[in-house]
Amino acid sequence: MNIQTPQTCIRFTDLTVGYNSHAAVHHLSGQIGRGTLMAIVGPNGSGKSTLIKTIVGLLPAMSGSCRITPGTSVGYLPQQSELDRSFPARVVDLVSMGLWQKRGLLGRHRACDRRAVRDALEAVGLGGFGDRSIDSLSGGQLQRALFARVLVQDADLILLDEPFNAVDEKTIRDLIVLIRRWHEEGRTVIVVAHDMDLVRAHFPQTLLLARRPIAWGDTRTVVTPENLRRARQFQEPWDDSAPWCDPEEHAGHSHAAHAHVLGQGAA
Ligand SMILES: Nc1ncnc2c1ncn2[C@@H]1O[C@H](COP(=O)(O)OP(=O)(O)OP(=O)(O)O)[C@@H](O)[C@H]1O
Repeated sequence: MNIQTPQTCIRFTDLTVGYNSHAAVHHLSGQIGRGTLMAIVGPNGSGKSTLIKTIVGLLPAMSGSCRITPGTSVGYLPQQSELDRSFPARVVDLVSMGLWQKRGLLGRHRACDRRAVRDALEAVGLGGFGDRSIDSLSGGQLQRALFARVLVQDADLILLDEPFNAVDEKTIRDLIVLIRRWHEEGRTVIVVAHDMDLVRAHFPQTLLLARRPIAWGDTRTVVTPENLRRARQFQEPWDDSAPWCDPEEHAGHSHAAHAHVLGQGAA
C-alpha cells in the first residue's frame, strides 16, 4: 500500500510505461515532494517525454503506478514539435486555453480572465502580441506564449517538456525567471532539459534516466561525469524491438540505481 504524506506531490511505485508493449521507462520508484524544482535529463530516447506524459495522464502505466496527490492541479507544456502551428488561432486564444480547467472548453471568459491573459502576456514579454496569429511567431516567441498559457493555468504542479529547446539565451534567462518564481511560490516544477550547465545552475534536484532511473536526487550528486557515462552506456545498446522488460538484466544492473533512487529521490 502507498502511504502518501501531505508533502508528497507524485509517487511512482515500480512504474513501467511505454508503447505497443515496449517499455520506454521501467521500474521507477520514488516520490517527488511538493514544492520540488526538478530536472529530468538523459540521452535522446531515454524516456523523459514518456514519463512526463504518464504524469500528466496522457499515457497509462504498463505496470506499477504513478499517483499524483488528489487535489493537485496540473499545468503542462508539451514539446513544441507536438504542436500544430498551422492551427488558425491568435496568441490570445492559445493563452486563454490555459483557462479551460477553470471555465470549461466553451465557458465564457470574464473580465478577470481577460486581464489574467493580458497580464500573462506582459509577464512573458509579449504585451501587444495578443492578436497575432500563432503561425507568425518565432520559435522563442511561441515558447513565451506557451509559458503564458501555463501562467494562467495557475497550477500546483507544472511540467515543462524541453522548454529551452531552440530558444536564444535571453529567452532562456527570462523563462528561468518564471520557473524560479513558480518554485518560490511553492509550486512543484519538473522540467525536461538537455543543457547540463543550466541544470546544475538552476535545478536543485535531478532525475537521470536511460530507460531506467540511473540516479535521482541532489543535482550535484546526480549530474556527474560518471553517471552521465553510465546513462549513455545503458542507452546505446538498447534494442527497440526487445521484449518489454528483461528481469535478469534489470536485477543485474539497475540495483545500484534503484538504491540511489529510493535513498535520494524520496522526498
Ligand atoms: N508514440 C510512440 N509510439 C511508439 N514509440 C514511441 C512513441 N513515443 C516515443 N516512443 C519511443 O519511446 C522511447 C522514449 O521516447 P521519449 O520521447 O520518451 O524519449 P526522450 O527521452 O523524451 O527523447 P528526446 O530527448 O529525444 O526528446 C523512444 O525509443 C521512442 O522512439
